[in-house]
Amino acid sequence: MEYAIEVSGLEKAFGSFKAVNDVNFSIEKDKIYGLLGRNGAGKTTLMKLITAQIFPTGGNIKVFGEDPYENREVLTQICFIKESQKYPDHYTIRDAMAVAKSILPNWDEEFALSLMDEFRLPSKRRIKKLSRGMHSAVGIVIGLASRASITIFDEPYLGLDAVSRNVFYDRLMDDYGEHPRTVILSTHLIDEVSNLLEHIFVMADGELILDQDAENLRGMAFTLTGRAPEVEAFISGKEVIHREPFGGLLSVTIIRDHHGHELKQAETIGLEITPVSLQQLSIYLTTKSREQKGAMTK
Ligand SMILES: Nc1ncnc2c1ncn2[C@@H]1O[C@H](COP(=O)(O)OP(=O)(O)OP(=O)(O)O)[C@@H](O)[C@H]1O
Repeated sequence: MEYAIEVSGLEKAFGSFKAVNDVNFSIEKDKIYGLLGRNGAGKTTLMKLITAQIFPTGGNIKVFGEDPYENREVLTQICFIKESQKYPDHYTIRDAMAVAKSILPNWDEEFALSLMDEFRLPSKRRIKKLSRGMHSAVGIVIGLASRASITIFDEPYLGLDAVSRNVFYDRLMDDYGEHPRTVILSTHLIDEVSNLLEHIFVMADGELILDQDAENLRGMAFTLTGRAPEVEAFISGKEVIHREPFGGLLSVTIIRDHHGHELKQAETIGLEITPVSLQQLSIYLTTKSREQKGAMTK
């Protein structure tokens, strides 16, 4: 299979600090990926590497099978919408759209105009005079109307209200249905986008700690609550990713086995079973990775 993006042994060090550390993954064409992780995990650095804005200090990147560096053919197929994108001071929204149109070969002007209308963007207004949310909406319109083969959104909705965020999700899904492409969405609003995502990456401290199909992930973990001694006995030998005692009770989150036998057993002994949201799962996995690293460096 020819992948949209393939990354192996990727590293970006700033001095002795590794912002991206030995990252390996493959991104399929025409799928929506979520890139999750806490502040400073290395998400933006990874996206800048993929889009050839910065050079790696180790490893390899292939975009559509080619080295993306100074590769015009490859780079015009990528649209990278950054958080807080800077525009020249005198730029109006219309200017930004015109530049996007001139460099992005799949640009759909009609779609851009209808999105501008939906986000209520006044085309003649200077971008520097826009509110924070409107500024984000400009990036979203460009990202969607680009129809780029690889579209990357890095925290695209700073300041955007819930209604506008929903417009973004709806338009993305409608348009993706008609024009499939590879989308990478880096976000902290995990549960809000969890239904959109087909594959999830989680980064922590520069490393990729999870690379999993969203469907598998949805049923991957569950939380059990019951009297502490019963829960302790139940989890013996199982992989626990989070535990929370309160009073005489204990709540634990565990990774299920392939057959889901634990669920039946837990039910039989009267433990309460609750599903784990993607947001919670990502937080637990990130925290666990930190704790394990801490333990290893002690
Ligand atoms: N040019 C640079 N020089 C030195 N350190 C850098 C540089 N760029 C990024 N870093 C560091 O690399 C780490 C990862 O930063 P990055 O911006 O990739 O994180 P992020 O996951 O995108 O975070 P956020 O969710 O807050 O946007 C941080 O510790 C950051 O300070």
